[in-house]
Amino acid sequence: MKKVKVGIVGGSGYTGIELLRLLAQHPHAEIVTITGRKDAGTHVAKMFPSLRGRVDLVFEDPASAPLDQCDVVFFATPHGVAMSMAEELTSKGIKVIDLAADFRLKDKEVFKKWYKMGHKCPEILAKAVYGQPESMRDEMKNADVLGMAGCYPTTIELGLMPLLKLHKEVGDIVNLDVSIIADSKSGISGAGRKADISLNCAEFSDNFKAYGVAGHRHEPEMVQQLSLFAGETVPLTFIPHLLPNIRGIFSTIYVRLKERGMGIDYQALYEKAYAEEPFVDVLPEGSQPETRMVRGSNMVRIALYRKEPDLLVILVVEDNLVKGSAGQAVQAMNLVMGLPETEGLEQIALVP
Ligand SMILES: NC(=O)C1=CN([C@@H]2O[C@H](COP(=O)(O)OP(=O)(O)OC[C@H]3O[C@@H](n4cnc5c(N)ncnc54)[C@H](OP(=O)(O)O)[C@@H]3O)[C@@H](O)[C@H]2O)C=CC1
Ligand SMILES: CC(=O)N[C@@H](CCC(=O)OP(=O)(O)O)C(=O)O
Repeated sequence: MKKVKVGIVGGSGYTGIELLRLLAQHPHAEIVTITGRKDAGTHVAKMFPSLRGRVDLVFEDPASAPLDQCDVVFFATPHGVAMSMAEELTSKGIKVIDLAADFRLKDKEVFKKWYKMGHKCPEILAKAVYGQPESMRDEMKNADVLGMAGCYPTTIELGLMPLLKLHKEVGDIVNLDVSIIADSKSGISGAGRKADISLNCAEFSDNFKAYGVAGHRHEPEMVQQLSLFAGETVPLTFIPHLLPNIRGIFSTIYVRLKERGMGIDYQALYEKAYAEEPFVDVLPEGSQPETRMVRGSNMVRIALYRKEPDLLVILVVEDNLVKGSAGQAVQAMNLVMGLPETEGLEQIALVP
């Protein structure tokens, strides 16, 4: 089978190098170019010795990198980069997969409010598909531009999808007069590979804190997607926290049920909804997920609890650098290129 020619813009950051780690093990991917402006000219394996013997590439400058020779270009860059290059790439038939937020929010005014920049290609945004393969599989298959869901949103959207779809289908399941509460915690790699005092070991280790309490940029994409699942606006209170870990996200989601929703067997609902999904594991009743159950793997693991008759608690874990970003993006590449969705993504989580 012909290999998919891949380019990675922003390859010297955490999600970029994670893309490279996964794609280097992918049987049908050929990495044409990887960019890093500050590190242009440096051998990738010199900077990341874990790739020695597996990757023979040098970081290139995106301005001169042969992106036009690719079938797919991933953007593992800050917000605002993919939208400035998407038009040129898609006009040449190249698929764009953005790990940042340029193609997540359908309303460009909402994008401007949260990201403090105007949208550069609203026509492409209108056609781009946002989400995860599990939530938008059919739409993604034929898309030219994919806006991958954020790391926190993937846990919360997959954690709530079966419930909210049932709510839309039969009505009166979830009490949406009160907010759904998502209490989330992330490891430090979620903040990227950059020099910043708050990311120093002495600052983040042996510590635990909330941040973005007044408002976090992931809220609007979650409300957009959850409302699509539910068929009505979903009120959400999302509070992110910083764990003194490197990888991993743990989201605990609290949902108040309506009387009709109290009689449902949610364990059975979720097991059925995700039975065919290779990367979503509904744990047996009574399980307590841990971040190390997913570290280094493309899995999301979910557990469900009924704490009170009208309170459903959903616990979700993922590795932010795999299912929360690079792994999910490779899964989406497999989908758009007609490859088996699991190719290159069958790594088992690291223990311990
Ligand atoms: N870390 C995570 O867990 C997750 C991250 N994301 C998103 O993915 C994107 C990448 O994140 P992450 O890997 O953590 O970020 P990093 O800060 O670790 O890396 C950013 C990369 O982008 C490059 N870059 C920066 N500015 C530009 C530019 N203007 N043009 C081209 N390249 C540029 C950087 O190298 P150089 O400047 O030298 O070119 C570097 O390679 C971000 O949008 C982030 O929000 C999404 C989900 C999870
Ligand atoms: C721990 C930490 O700082 N996490 C990042 C979120 C991860 C991320 O990169 O966000 P996107 O998915 O929107 O790109 C943050 O809260 O800003």
